[in-house]
Amino acid sequence: MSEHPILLQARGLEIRFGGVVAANGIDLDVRGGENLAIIGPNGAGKTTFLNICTGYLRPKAGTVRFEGKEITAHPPRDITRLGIARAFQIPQLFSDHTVLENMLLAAASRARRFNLLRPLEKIAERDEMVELLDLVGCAGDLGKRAGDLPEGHRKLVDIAIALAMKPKLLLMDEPTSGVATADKFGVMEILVSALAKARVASVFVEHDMDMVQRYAGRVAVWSAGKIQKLGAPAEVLEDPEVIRTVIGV
Ligand SMILES: Nc1ncnc2c1ncn2[C@@H]1O[C@H](COP(=O)(O)OP(=O)(O)OP(=O)(O)O)[C@@H](O)[C@H]1O
Repeated sequence: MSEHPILLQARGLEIRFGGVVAANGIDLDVRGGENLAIIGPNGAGKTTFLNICTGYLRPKAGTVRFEGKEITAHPPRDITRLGIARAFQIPQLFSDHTVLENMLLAAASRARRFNLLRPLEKIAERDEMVELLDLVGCAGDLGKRAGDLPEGHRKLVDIAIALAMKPKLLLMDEPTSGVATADKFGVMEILVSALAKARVASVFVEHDMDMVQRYAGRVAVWSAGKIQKLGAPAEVLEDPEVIRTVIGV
């Protein structure tokens, strides 16, 4: 892993909301090719970290760099264009449009092309978008209304949309939340394999420790706005303090 260059570098991040300290000196490097899980109790500041990295929140102190370039509090759309994509707990799909239309809208957005007189079906990136749907195992869904898909497929289409932005790093908030327990591992398996094929690193917030054990290369434990522990899943998930504060809750 160490041969991969550092993609994201956070240093000394601090933010508070009234009396709540949601980031209290966060330092973290994310390298190309890795899948890093963030775990920690509710309110520890996990989502806040993702929001700072994607420009949705301006930290009171500290910096975020991406491939060496400072991006702290830059407009989210600029950060996306540099190569950081985001997927949310609730997939951001246009439910009344087909899956393919959702993909084509993403392609049009990437190209900053919003000509309403131009039929979506004629957009040149159609083949590329179908390939991305194939990558996440959803090519069979392309003609279906996004709102009619089961949650697991909605999540995967949302990931395909994020990949349409050609990111180098994907930040995800609980990628399989809302997916039926029986389908969670299957969805994550497809997701992780799609990211590896597309050479995209990931940071994902996760509450399911089995998922962390299986899919994370490293785990960062958040606690009251700080990183309490960082390391390989086998080491971190066995730590008595982590078991007490995170897993035991
Ligand atoms: N925009 C905001 N305005 C005010 N308070 C906020 C804001 N964003 C986060 N907070 C507060 O900061 C703290 C950290 O929130 P955050 O959502 O980052 O925690 P989390 O670790 O992601 O929790 P969870 O696991 O429940 O999603 C919480 O107390 C939350 O209420």
